[in-house]
Amino acid sequence: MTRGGVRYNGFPPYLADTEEECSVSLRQLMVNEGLIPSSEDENKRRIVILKLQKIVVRWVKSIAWKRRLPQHHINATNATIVPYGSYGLGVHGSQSDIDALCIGPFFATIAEDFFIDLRDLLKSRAEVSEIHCVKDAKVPLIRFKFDGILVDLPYAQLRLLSIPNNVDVLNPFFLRGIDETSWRSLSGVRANQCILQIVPSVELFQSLLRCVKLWAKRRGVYGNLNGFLGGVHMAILAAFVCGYEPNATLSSLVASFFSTFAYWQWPTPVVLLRDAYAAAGSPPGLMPIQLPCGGRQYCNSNITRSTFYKIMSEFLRGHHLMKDYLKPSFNWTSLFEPYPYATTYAWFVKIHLSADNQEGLSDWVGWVKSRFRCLLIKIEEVFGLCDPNPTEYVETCEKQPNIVYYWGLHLGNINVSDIETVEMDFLKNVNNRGSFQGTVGGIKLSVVQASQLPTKSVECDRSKNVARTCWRVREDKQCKNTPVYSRQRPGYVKMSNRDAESTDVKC
Ligand SMILES: Nc1ncnc2c1ncn2[C@@H]1O[C@H](COP(=O)(O)OP(=O)(O)OP(=O)(O)O)[C@@H](O)[C@H]1O
Ligand SMILES: [Mg+2]
Ligand SMILES: [Mg+2]
Repeated sequence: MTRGGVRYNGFPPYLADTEEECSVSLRQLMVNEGLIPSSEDENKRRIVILKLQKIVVRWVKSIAWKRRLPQHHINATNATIVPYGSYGLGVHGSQSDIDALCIGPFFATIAEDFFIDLRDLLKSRAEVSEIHCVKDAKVPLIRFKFDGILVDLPYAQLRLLSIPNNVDVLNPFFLRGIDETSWRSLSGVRANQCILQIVPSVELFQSLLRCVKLWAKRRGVYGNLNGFLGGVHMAILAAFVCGYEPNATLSSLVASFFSTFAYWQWPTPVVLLRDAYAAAGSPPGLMPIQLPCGGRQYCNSNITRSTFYKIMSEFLRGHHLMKDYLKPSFNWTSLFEPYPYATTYAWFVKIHLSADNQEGLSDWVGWVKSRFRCLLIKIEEVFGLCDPNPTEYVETCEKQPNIVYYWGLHLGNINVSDIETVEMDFLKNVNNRGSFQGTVGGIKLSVVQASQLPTKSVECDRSKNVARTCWRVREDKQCKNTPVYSRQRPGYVKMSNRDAESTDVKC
């Protein structure tokens, strides 16, 4: 498309061709990286949503019957399922969870009807496994696997008898008189809808978001619980850039993403909807990002001094690489190169979590991870800046199910025994706070050298239970380099199953 010899995207013709070639090669990389889900995967997800929709309608009618509502009310009542998160934005990968909000009528309560009756109904289904109620999060939810796909199901209750299947959650009529938890649970859906309305091209926004999420995962700056950026933060940052470049190409948007945030004057908040923002006290955190859903809500963030530093360094790195993106020598793979932990840091804090069985481990790790911000702050006090690599490892030579993390320390000279104070403080924090319902597992902290890191693909993907064989490299001398069979899938890092929890962790 040209206009007066100049491409509509504002590049002169000779550069516009390069620009387009560059975008094409980036799209090819996205395909090669498996970022675009297959049609089977899409179909499977659609079926999950349809089945959940049927389940919640059945559930809500049974509650209406239990409450002895008149028959015509039982007939008329309805609940609905609204997908949001990365699936709702159309940027999910094959490993992503499905975030789906259940919206129910005035008589179906969260405490009893949702967390007891709906949970029991879900549990009775053959497709459902690993079901847990996460009641103490800011956005309480039921988490389970449906046909092997992880589902996060929060609940919002509207003051209506029947929730239309296509309920407009931006319409104030539906939101009047709702409780605080329902309001918070709805904010993710509303944020998604605002984003999709704001961006000039949904397709370009989706492609940009897929790219920057891949970048963030590769460079170790993805994951809210580890103090980095979560899916929602990335979505708002990507939408912000798209809003300012209505005629851009994909590669120029990636370049803008990095140039914008490499020099962003934090803590100036990133705000998508200008009107919604009015100075009402200072925005929270080191990198405030406002949720585009009204009410001046901000994304929950666990960013600390350390993770702020790492995210900013990575924005700058991305910006420096992208300065050359129109040069023939430019190659996208350098932008997505995995972060070289082993050669960057000399010392690592090793966090070893264990439990008696896999299910107990999943609960235990989720609980401990919700306290990671406190651990990170303690480590910063004792050892200075730290890089909490979100990669999960497994020590296969141990009998007990376990998950291990290695967090890089910036200082070259450290007192190894200082880790004991950190461990003591963290244990107090983990044991004393909140209401962990599961069985308490083990936590061991130690300091190790880079040479003691696992060397190959021994990362753990807890989202998959697919039994596949792979090499694992054991750490201790006895089993060094002994190949063993494992149930874990090798490959690139899958973030925590718990990342969606909007638990506000205060230290
Ligand atoms: N820290 C947070 N602050 C505010 N809302 C959040 C936060 N974390 C999650 N949410 C809400 O929950 C939704 C789902 O979160 P989730 O962690 O599953 O991320 P996602 O965007 O779906 O990415 P992923 O593909 O990694 O699952 C987000 O889109 C957002 O609406
Ligand atoms: Mg998600
Ligand atoms: Mg989620």
